[in-house]
Amino acid sequence: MIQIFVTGGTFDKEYNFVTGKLFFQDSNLPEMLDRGRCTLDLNVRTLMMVDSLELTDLDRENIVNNCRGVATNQILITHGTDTMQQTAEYIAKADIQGKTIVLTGAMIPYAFGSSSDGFFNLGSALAFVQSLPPGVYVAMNGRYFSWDGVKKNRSTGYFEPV
Ligand SMILES: NC(=O)C[C@H](N)C(=O)O
Repeated sequence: MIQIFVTGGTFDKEYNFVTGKLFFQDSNLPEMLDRGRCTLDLNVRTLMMVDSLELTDLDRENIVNNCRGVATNQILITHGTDTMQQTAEYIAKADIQGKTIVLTGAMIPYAFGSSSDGFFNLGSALAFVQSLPPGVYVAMNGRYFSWDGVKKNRSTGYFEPV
């Protein structure tokens, strides 16, 4: 079984066309999995719906506790891109043994339709979580990176090896 933990980020933001503002509602994960005709044995649980710039270490501890507590050894976390590397590092330093933990997200909300990278990133992260050995990884732009070998390039918006 694959456990998916939802934490928010642009991936799951909605657009209010009256105010022009982005906001959170329910996660798009169930609809995305359905649209992708996904037949994996999955459990989806929303831990929080926040922009990752607002995540605190208390939130990160909550994510760690959930990763530790769940019985499965394949965990996918949807997360904002701005502090994805920091959360990956926080989880890695918690030293959870024997689990493959993959964080992914999007630069453009899934709610924006075909311009969004969310659907693509989710699909590749699902493949990575089933095939990578235990460890903590970031999956973005069709690639995977070890938690300590990645940074978000803030000028281009792409994730790069360091
Ligand atoms: N693309 C994103 O997800 C950026 C957003 N500020 C976040 O980190 O939640």
